[in-house]
Amino acid sequence: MSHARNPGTPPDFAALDRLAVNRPATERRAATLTARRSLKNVHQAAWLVNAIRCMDLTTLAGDDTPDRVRRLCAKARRPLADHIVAGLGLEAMPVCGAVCVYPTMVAPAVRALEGSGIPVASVATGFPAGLMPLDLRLAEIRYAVDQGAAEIDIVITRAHVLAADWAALHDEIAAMREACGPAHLKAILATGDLVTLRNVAASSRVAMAAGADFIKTSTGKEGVNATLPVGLVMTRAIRDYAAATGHRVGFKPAGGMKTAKDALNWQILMREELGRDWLEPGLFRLGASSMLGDIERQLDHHVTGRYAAAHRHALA
Ligand SMILES: O=C[C@H](O)COP(=O)(O)O
Repeated sequence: MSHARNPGTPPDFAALDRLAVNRPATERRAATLTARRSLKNVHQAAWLVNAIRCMDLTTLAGDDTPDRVRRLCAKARRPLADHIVAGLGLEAMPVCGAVCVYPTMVAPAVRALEGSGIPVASVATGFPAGLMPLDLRLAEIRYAVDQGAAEIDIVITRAHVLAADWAALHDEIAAMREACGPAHLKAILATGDLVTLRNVAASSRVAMAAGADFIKTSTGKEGVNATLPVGLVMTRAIRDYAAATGHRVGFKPAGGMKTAKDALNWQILMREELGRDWLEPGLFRLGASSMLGDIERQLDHHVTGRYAAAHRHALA
């Protein structure tokens, strides 16, 4: 995954208010992108394995327990049945990109992933609403890092976006970036709360300028979470930022992605908008709690020619 960095000077906030996003054109592009391109057979299987490598396997539920987290971590270490690994001719078991949990579940996840090389990501800053005093949100970041989280998924204050208070948004994320220390920061924009694609475009730019290592669409708790049009806007902001600064920021769609088809569509978007280099865990993550089950089911079918019952591949 990319390194923490000094993001440089804040963006020209006034220019953000001049941003324009053509929603109909963006929606048309998103629709044709996945319709025109398809990944078949062996290529499809390879991209589904890649989706596993780039997955933040997630549990963010009020009834989470250490046992559930331990089972999820075991799945992140061995996401595919042995016969599927053998049938695909893989040299080794692919492992997930990270396991994403609440702060009090970081410690059991760290213990369960010991020796696997899989990092623990923790949500923080009052996830999912973020409506807590900043000092408490920063303290939560430090707590999660102290517990062993290597990645922090923060939520932004939507009110700053809705008020176009870009300086406040920038300074808040910059403070969170500092509180993360060596951990990497993914900035959740909660795009389903931001009303316009222009706000998504502006928030993306501010978050990257403030030092975010990744920008992430959603908490998974908004009414509307990861959508391809929003993904287009965010990946284009990432592309512009890389062109302007030479720095590559990662992208994480999250929330509502349930199927192997979703995993393929998001990778098609990444390949088309940012290129193959971005389809690596250091620059791309799929935030999902149940998508892995369908991916495994599709790979099982690819290898055996039969569909196993959906529950057989359901997560813990
Ligand atoms: O950050 C990850 C999301 O909360 C996962 O959302 P999901 O449960 O809809 O897959």
